[in-house]
This record gives sequence, structure tokens and C-alpha cells, in this order.
Amino acid sequence: MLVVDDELRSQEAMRRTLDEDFRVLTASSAEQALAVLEREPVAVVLCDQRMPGTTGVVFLKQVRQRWPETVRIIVSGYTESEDIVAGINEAGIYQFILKPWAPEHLMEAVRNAAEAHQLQRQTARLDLELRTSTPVLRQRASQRLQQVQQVFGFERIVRAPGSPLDGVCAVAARVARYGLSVLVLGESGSGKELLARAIHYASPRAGGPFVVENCAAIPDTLLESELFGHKRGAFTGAYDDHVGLFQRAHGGTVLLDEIGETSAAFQVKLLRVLQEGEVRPVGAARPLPVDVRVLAATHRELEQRVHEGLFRQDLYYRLAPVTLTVPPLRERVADIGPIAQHLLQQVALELGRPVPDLPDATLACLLAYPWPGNIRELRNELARALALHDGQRLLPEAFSPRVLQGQRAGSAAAQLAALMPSSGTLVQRLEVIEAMLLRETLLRQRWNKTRAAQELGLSRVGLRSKIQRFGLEPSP
Ligand SMILES: Nc1ncnc2c1ncn2[C@@H]1O[C@H](COP(=O)(O)OP(=O)(O)OP(=O)(O)O)[C@@H](O)[C@H]1O
Repeated sequence: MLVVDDELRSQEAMRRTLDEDFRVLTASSAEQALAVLEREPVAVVLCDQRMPGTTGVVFLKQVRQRWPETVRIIVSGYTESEDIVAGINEAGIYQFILKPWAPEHLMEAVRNAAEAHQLQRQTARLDLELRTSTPVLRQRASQRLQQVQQVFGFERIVRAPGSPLDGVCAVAARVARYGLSVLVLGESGSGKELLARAIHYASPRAGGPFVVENCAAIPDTLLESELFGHKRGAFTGAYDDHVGLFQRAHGGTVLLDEIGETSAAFQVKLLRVLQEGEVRPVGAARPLPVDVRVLAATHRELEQRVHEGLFRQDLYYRLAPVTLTVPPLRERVADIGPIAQHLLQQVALELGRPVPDLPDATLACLLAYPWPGNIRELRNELARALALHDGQRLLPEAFSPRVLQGQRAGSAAAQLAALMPSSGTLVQRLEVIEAMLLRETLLRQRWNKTRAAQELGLSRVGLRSKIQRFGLEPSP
């Protein structure tokens, strides 16, 4: 990774964050950065938009011309849409990250960019080999394709034997070979993109590109230009013709992530593209035919949004001939062990550390936590634990308080189920359950009555009277 920023504090903050997983080089000016690029191979360059004497876009344009495979990211405190459009058009930037950034977001964006870089190189090599005419080379290319298919295939979706994901993967593998659209539902971080990628690589389109667009990340007009392209002069800042993602994915698959967040106006345009199999770049006189398979993903209940009038029903039916739901991690507790082992190996490799043991006590702690951020959260926790603690055994203390406290809450919830009253009238039994729920919430909120009342939808006075009625008090 190469971080380019003339503001040293900001440069250092990025370096420190990325240092956890990557080898990071730094530069304070465009000249210094070009000198680094001359001598070192760089997968991803992150640069500030405002730099003395130049701009991030101008610098990244040079990078694009000379090192087209290097993935380009702008990190900026300014959000002028012209800068963003210029960044996309002229410098082909992969992502805009806004300052101030959250470390986990920065890390994730860079991880994705690194993966995109690797894929780009593989695809470029494959393309070249497939275009060459000797049978030996073509055979080698097809073997390489098989390897890529294995790397990104359903085997990569780690799970325990008998996991609910088996069924999901089986259906996905069946529908992969047809050109059907597939809608993937599931909470954030649960593995929707991983599943979509596996569908692409198990499909006859595997030799073509797989591109992902996060529809929630950019404003509507830019989304249209990003997906369908635009003609020079179509709007302020459109200095050049821009080839949209749909065209770039010709022969392959587009994953529209966070489709539930798109506006009504954009939904109309997308529907037209899907119905007609052609895209009209913004400002273009004529549409262009495209051959892509569209997969969509969302953490929303999309059908519910259709009922609420927030998502077009006709588009929903187009996108969802097949719907697959990736269950949250807490509903497939048996997967936590194998996934944690797998991620631990990955993270250890990235950090250049030996893979530590995961003792039973630590595993029990991971099993008891509900993982609201799913596998992404699990990965971050493991990375953090590994980075902050040495030693051959990863002990429970290595995890953040959130996980450890959540774990107590988790076991309290399990106790709750075990203690369910089995006799008495309905009112009496409900009272016992109510008392247990109150106690569990208060414990988890460390007897902070304001927060507990808020969580339970009670007033503070209401909560206090219930505490009195049930004789609840903190244990010594
Ligand atoms: N079963 C799994 N085995 C191994 N790694 C997994 C698994 N599921 C998810 N991951 C990893 O967890 C991270 C999050 O997964 P992914 O990006 O596919 O989730 P998502 O549901 O698409 O998230 P979002 O809705 O936020 O886009 C990725 O690094 C992915 O490789």
C-alpha cells in the first residue's frame, strides 16, 4: 500500500491503521510518490485530494497511465461532486473515502481493493492467454480458470457439516449455471458478496469479469453514470466519455450491493436496462447492448419495502426470480468454530505471525456472543486479538469487552430459556419471565437504569416501580 498525504498526522494515522495488515509505504508529495512507484510494486495507492501544487485526481491520472493495475483510492475531507466525477472519469478511482474515516471502514475498503488488484491481474493474464491462439496456451488458460473457480467457489464459504448454509449453497450452485438474476438477502457482514462471487465463478460466465457496485455508497446521479457510463459534456465535470460498469462487465456478472437503498428514479432506469438488455450512457443518443448477469444483495427486507411502496414491485420481480437468504452467524452457531479457525489462519498470515491455538474457553466465549456484525465483526475481533496479544494461545481476555460482556448476556439468555416456568397461570408465568428479562437487561446494562429503560421501551419511573415490585437489586 502507498499512502500519499502532505499532512503528516493524517498520513501517520492511515499508516498505523493499515500497518496491521499490510506493508505500508508513505509519501508526502506527488513527486515522492512517483519515485516510490518507480522502485516498488504497489497494489493500492491511497491519496489525499488536496495536495500542494497538484490534486489527487491529477496525480492518480498519471498513476493510471503508467501503472494501470494499481488500484486507486482517494481519501478526502472534501466532497465536491466535481472532484468525485473527475476522480471516476479521469483517474478511474476505485473508491472515495471520506475523512474522518473509521479504521474498520478504511481497512475493509483497502482489503477489498487489494482483492480487486489480485483479481484484475489474474483476469488480465487469463484474457491474454485466452486470446492467444495456440492450443497449449488455451489449455493452460482453461486450467487457470479452473483454479480461479476453486479459489472463489463454494468451497471458500467455510461452514460446519450440516450448516444451514449447505442448503443455500446447494440452491446457489444449481442456479449458477443459468443466467437467472438472484437476490441475496442477509445481514451486513454475513457473506452475501462471497456467495454472489461463488455463483459467478460456478457459472458459464466465470471467464468474464465479476464487478461489484455498492449502490448505497454514492449519490444517485453518480450511480447512474458509474453503472451505465456517460458521454463527455453530459454534465458539469464530465470531461471525457466514461465507460460504465455494465459495459465493463460485458460477458460477466454485476453484483448490485445494497440495492434496497436506491431511489425510485434510479429503479426505473435499472428496470429499463434489465428489460431491454441495453444501457444508455448519460447524455448518449443511442443505447448500447450489454450482456451481463445481474445479481443483487441487500440487508433489507426487500419484499417488505415493496409493500411499503419504497421499492418498485416490477423491479423486485425482475431481480428476484431466485432469492437466497444467508442466515446471520448467531443462527448458525456451529459455523463459528470452523470460520474462526479459517479466519485466524488468514489473519495470522496477513500479520506474519504463527497461527495461535484457540483453546476451548476462548471458543466457548466466541460461541456465546451474538455477533451483530456477523463474520466481518468476527474477523475484526480476531485480527485485533492477534495484533494486541502475543503467545501461542489466544485467551478470552484478548477479545474486546463488548464480546466478553455480550458473552455473559448470551449465557444469561440461555439461562432464561432453561428457567422458563413450567407451571402457574399465564399471568404468573409471564410475571416470572418479565422479572428475568428485567434482571438480564439490567445486568447487561450494568444497572444503568436510563439505558435499560431505553432498551425496554419503559420510562425510568416505570422501570423503577417494576424493580421494586419484583424486588430486584444488584448482586453484591
Ligand atoms: N462462510 C464464510 N467463510 C469465510 N469467510 C467468510 C464467510 N462469510 C463471510 N466471510 C468473510 O466475511 C467478510 C464479510 O463478508 P461479505 O462481504 O460477503 O458480507 P456481506 O453480507 O456482503 O456484507 P455487506 O452487506 O456489508 O456488504 C468477507 O471478508 C468475507 O470473505
